[in-house]
Amino acid sequence: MSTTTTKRPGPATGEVVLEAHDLVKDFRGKRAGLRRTRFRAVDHVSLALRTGQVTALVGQSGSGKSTVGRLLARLVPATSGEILLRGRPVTATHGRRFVEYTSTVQMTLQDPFASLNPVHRISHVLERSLRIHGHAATAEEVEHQSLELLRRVNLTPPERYLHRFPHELSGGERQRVSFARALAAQPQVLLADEPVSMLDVTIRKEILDLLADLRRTEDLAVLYITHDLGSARAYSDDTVVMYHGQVVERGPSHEVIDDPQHEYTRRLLAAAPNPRRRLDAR
Ligand SMILES: Nc1ncnc2c1ncn2[C@@H]1O[C@H](COP(=O)(O)OP(=O)(O)OP(=O)(O)O)[C@@H](O)[C@H]1O
Repeated sequence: MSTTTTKRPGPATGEVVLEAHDLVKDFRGKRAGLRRTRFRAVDHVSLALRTGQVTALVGQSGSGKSTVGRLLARLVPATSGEILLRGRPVTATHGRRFVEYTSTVQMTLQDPFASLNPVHRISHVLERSLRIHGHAATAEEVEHQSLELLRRVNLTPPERYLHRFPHELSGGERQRVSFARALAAQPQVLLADEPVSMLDVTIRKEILDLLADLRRTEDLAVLYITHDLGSARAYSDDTVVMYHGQVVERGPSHEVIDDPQHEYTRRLLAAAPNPRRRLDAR
């Protein structure tokens, strides 16, 4: 078996790879009297992710963004609605088809420290992903591909990072390891849930630049979940705005953010910190 990484042929750039139709997610709330209340976190949300494109999912805290991400990653079951992968309904909840789906659709989380097991070295994190998704079998392949993955996320020289523990890395480096772990699955879709919100502002741009590079070099369809409209404008092709579980506005990012049509998007923009505002006032 060759030790070079061969990427599965994916859909052409711009082609829809993952779609959500009318997704609904209800959570059970507190018990009120004898009955449990229901809380609708995601309310008939539809969206399409295209190869080589970044779609930003924006909205205030609690609007349902992460739940949409978790539904698409199949980490939680939908109450109703449908997910289509390359046009085919996704139904498997376990077994080979489910593993195939999780190889194709990977998610990274806001807090890479919480998502990386502190007792395992980075080598173990990458090896596990490579083996689960069947992209390396021998120890030699695992090492070769792990080093290559670290290079792809600009953790260089990779030998310096491979045998470290998560606590020996900075927040930005940990987020890069999360991306490397996701790439080990050779995904076609990356669901990036607030990838920079826990990072120092100086590191945010580096990580978002990396995400933009990966979208190009790996031809990924990216869902960029954020409450930061400025970075959505700079780093995404399309923006979908959520409010109270519903999509209230969507379109090319420059249109949605420069000329918002919905009152909620306008309010969201007005609430965002704008460093130029103070300069202009001088
Ligand atoms: N497992 C759960 N059980 C009950 N309620 C939940 C669960 N997960 C999320 N919720 C609720 O669903 C709503 C949407 O949560 P979600 O995390 O999707 O919002 P969000 O827009 O991603 O917010 P943030 O930007 O703060 O992460 C919130 O009111 C949240 O409390």
